[in-house]
Amino acid sequence: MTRSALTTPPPGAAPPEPLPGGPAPGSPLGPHYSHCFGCGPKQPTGLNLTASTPDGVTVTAEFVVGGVHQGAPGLAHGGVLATAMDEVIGMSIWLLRRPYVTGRLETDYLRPVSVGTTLHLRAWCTGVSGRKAYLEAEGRIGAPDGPVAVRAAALFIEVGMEHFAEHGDADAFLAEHHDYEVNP
Ligand SMILES: CCCCCCCCCCCCCC(=O)SCCNC(=O)CCNC(=O)[C@H](O)C(C)(C)COP(=O)(O)OP(=O)(O)OC[C@H]1O[C@@H](n2cnc3c(N)ncnc32)[C@H](O)[C@@H]1OP(=O)(O)O
Repeated sequence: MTRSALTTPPPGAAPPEPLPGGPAPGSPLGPHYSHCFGCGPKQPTGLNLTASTPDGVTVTAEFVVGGVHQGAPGLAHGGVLATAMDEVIGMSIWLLRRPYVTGRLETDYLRPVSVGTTLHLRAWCTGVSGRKAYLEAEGRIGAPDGPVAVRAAALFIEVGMEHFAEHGDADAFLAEHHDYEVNP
């Protein structure tokens, strides 16, 4: 991955350990929000990603590339693939146990992805420093150890609940996540 300095953790920013109270290894990670374009089950035009964590620090998901995701005929649109990367990385908020938003997303496209492909996605955090979380992801064709088609590196920024209350609809999120701890 040709990540930039902006998505490279500074010296001393260690990857997080599984946090107390976080999802146990093997757990599914539910959607952020039922209408989320990336993971919402009530979003018929979305990617409908369902994620899990094999180990409490990594996120995995599968993305089946359909006809609605085309750019060139028969091939996935690069922006859709970037969205899938953003979403699987964004699922890490359940592991970090704090609200984050994408500040920067860098994407490398290594292979074309044909319609009908199942892309096996994986994301992990490379370091946390203050409000900044540094994360990476990859998408592999056909199997968890298949050829890498897409790589991404991201800088996520921790925000308070007021970010969503002021700019969006925090109540809609809290209505679906009654047990969400604002300050775990
Ligand atoms: C209620 C709901 C709860 C949970 C729901 C979870 C849903 C999750 C869904 C996930 C869905 C999938 C994901 C999605 O779709 S998330 C949706 C897409 N992302 C956004 O909408 C984010 C829009 N941006 C912002 O709101 C603000 O810019 C943020 C909050 C990010 C920072 O503005 P804020 O005023 O707060 O802080 P700051 O400006 O002092 O910056 C702080 C530090 O960060 C550094 N920096 C910032 N940006 C960049 C950058 N681009 N490159 C490099 N560095 C950057 C900055 O230099 C500074 O560093 P330093 O000077 O301290 O060293």
